[in-house]
Amino acid sequence: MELHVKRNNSSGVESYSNRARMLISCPDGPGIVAAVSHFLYQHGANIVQSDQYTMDPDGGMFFMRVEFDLPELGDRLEEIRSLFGGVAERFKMNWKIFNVRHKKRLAIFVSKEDHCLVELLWQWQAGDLEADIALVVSNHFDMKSYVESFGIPFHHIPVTADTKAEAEKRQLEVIGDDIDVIILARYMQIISPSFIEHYRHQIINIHHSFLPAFIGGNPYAQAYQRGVKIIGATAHYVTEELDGGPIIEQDVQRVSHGDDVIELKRIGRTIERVVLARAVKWHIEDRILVHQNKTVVFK
Ligand SMILES: Nc1nc2c(c(=O)[nH]1)N[C@@H](CN(C=O)c1ccc(C(=O)N[C@@H](CCC(=O)O)C(=O)O)cc1)CN2
Repeated sequence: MELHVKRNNSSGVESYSNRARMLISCPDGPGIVAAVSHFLYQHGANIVQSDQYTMDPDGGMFFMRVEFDLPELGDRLEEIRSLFGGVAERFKMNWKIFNVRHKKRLAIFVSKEDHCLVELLWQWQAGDLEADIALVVSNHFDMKSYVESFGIPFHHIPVTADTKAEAEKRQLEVIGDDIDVIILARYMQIISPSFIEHYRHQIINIHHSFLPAFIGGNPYAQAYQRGVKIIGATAHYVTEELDGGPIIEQDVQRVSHGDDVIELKRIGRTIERVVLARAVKWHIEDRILVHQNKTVVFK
C-alpha cells in the first residue's frame, strides 16, 4: 500500500523557536494591557501580535491574546509562568502560556463518513495544520487502510448502547495523557459527561447544520422537510448538552426547492469539512477563548 509521504510537514514551526502565545480572560478593568505588556518588556520579550476584546464593558469580561518572542524561551518558560502568577492574581486572570514549538497532539474520532477526516489529513500532510495527528479512533473499520496509509495509528473500538462505558474507557486508554484536542470528524456517538469532564473545551465536533437549527440526528432530512433556502455546518466544543456547546465557526450555502436530501448532503459535506478545519486550526493556534457558552476567536 502506497504510504502518503508527508510533504513539507515542517509547517514553519522551526522558525518560531522562541515564540510563545498567551491567552488571558479576566474581569474587565483599566491597566490590564499595560500590566501584561510591561511584564513582557521587563523580562525581555518582544510582542509580535496582540489582540484584546472587552465583552460588556460595564463590569464585563476582558479577553486577550498575545504572541511574543522571548530569548531562551525553552529554558525560561516555567520561570516566566511562575513570575506572571503575580500579575494574574492582581487581575484575577484565567491564563495560559504556550510554547509554539510544542506542537499540539490531535486525536481524531470518526465513524463512517470520511470527508471531514480526509480534509484534516490533507491539510496536515500539506503542512497547513501545525499539529501532530497522534491517532485516529473509530467505531468502524471503514477508514482503517486510508488512515494507516498516512502512517497514523488507527484504533478500532466498537461502540454499542450497552458497551459505551467500556468503549470510552478503552478510548481514554489509547488516547493516553498527552492529547491536547479531540476532533469528532462526523463521529456519530454521544460522548458521556465523564469523558467530557476529562477534556473540557478540548473536544471539537462538527454538526451538519447551521445551529441552533436542526439539533440532533438527520439534520439534512429535517432541513429538507422544512424547505430551507440555506444549509450550513457548525463546529463547536462538545458539552453535555447535545450540539449545544460553545460555537467556534459556522458557514452556510444557498440551496433551492430542487435539492433533495442527497443533494443537501452533498452540498453540506463541503461546508462541514471547511468549517471543521478552520475551527481545528484556530484551536491549534491558540486563538479561541471560551466564556460561559460562547467563544471569542482572535483570527
Ligand atoms: N455529549 C455530546 N456528544 C456528542 C455531541 C455533543 O454535542 N455532545 N455531538 C455529536 C455529533 N452528533 C451530531 O453532530 C450526533 C452524533 C450521534 C448522535 C446519536 O444519537 N448517536 C447514537 C448512536 C447512533 C449510532 O450508533 O449510529 C448514540 O450515541 O446513542 C446524535 C448526534 C457527537 N457526540
